[in-house]
Amino acid sequence: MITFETAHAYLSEDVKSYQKEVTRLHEQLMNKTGKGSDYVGWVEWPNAYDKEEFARIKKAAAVIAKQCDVFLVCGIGGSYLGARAAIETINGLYADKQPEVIFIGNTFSSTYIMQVLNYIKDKEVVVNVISKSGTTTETALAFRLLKQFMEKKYGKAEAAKRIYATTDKNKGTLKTIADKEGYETFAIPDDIGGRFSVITAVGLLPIAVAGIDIDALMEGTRKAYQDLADPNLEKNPAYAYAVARRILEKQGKCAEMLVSYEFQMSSFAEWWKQLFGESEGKDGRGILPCSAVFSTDLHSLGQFIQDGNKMLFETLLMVDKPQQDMIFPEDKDNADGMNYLAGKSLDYVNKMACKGTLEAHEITGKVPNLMITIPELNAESFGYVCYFFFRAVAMSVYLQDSNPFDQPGVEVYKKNMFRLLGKN
Ligand SMILES: O=P(O)(O)OC[C@H]1O[C@](O)(CO)[C@@H](O)[C@@H]1O
Repeated sequence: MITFETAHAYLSEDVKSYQKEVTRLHEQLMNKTGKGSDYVGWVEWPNAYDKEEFARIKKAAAVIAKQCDVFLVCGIGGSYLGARAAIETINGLYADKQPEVIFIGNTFSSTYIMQVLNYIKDKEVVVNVISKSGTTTETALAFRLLKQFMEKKYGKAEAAKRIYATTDKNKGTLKTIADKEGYETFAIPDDIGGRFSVITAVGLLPIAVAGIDIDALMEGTRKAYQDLADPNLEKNPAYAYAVARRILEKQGKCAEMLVSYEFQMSSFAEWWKQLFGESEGKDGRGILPCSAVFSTDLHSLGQFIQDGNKMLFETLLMVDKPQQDMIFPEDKDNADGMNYLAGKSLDYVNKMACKGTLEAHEITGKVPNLMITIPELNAESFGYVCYFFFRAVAMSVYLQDSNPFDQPGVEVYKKNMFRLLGKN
């Protein structure tokens, strides 16, 4: 389903020369003997996921979709990025679907929080609070406000039927609140970290509420699991991509720009940034993940990429077949001089922009380009691509000899903030 190309990347080493090391690290991942192996539950999840809970997610989503105008997802980091990525990537940005999904609990911005509260005040609302730890401050702060809002609007008993909690199966503050208030709960498995949790209830409930076929999404993860079972670098594009990143790092590239030509993939890039940033940015190492949507950002970042500091490489995430397309019309006056495009499809123009940009960046600008291509954007390919990047990031970070599954650096800002806010 995915093709991966290095032909435009000026790699100074042969990807295949890493085979021995990749096979060894693959075995560590599969046998759970590598760094951070307490958190590799996502590896087998496409086959091993809890089918009873999956059925409960579908049932809840059907009820929620009828019950509300707005579905609020209250979470941060891995507890919202995957759901947002899926909904925008699969449904597009202006899908005429009910209910509307709004994300909160991902900021301390007073303006944003109050705008959301104001926006929902006369609407029918359901809340899904999501936190693996159950204590994340941005999420807990917003959830207290939402809980009070829901109880005032609906009364305690009805509010409890309209609040769903996705958290640790047995423990934590959120689990304690959910049990006390009688909310329906969904579990985040102990051995799956936040940034790998989009294929668990964390992502699946909001994704299903948005009308997306989660059976197809899980089928995509299963297909990726099968396709990526062999560590052979000639057959495994996720591992080949992981190796290519490390080779480019050796060539002095310290930033990777994930580039898409589809607006609806900008949230996917945000999800990808957390996956790679939190997994790899440690031990004083790692490649900075950043992103752009072209041709839009060619009119902002294009100058830097073409002529600026040669610190970065691009990874193009291409989609063969667009979800929608049309033929550009003829105009008899041709006052805008655009008739040279008449009869061509909009997607053809987009693809030619890509071809021209690749040539400009690669040949003239000497910016290496890796290319990942997927056939189309739908639930199945979304599941597939997520699993592809899970495998790729695990291999990339193992090749760097770091633990891909922890994020100790995130605690430092929290400690300082708590001190300043007087938390004991
Ligand atoms: O689901 P939680 O525990 O609220 O965490 C949210 C996010 O915060 C982090 O733990 C970083 O603080 C991420 O790794 C995680 O995805």
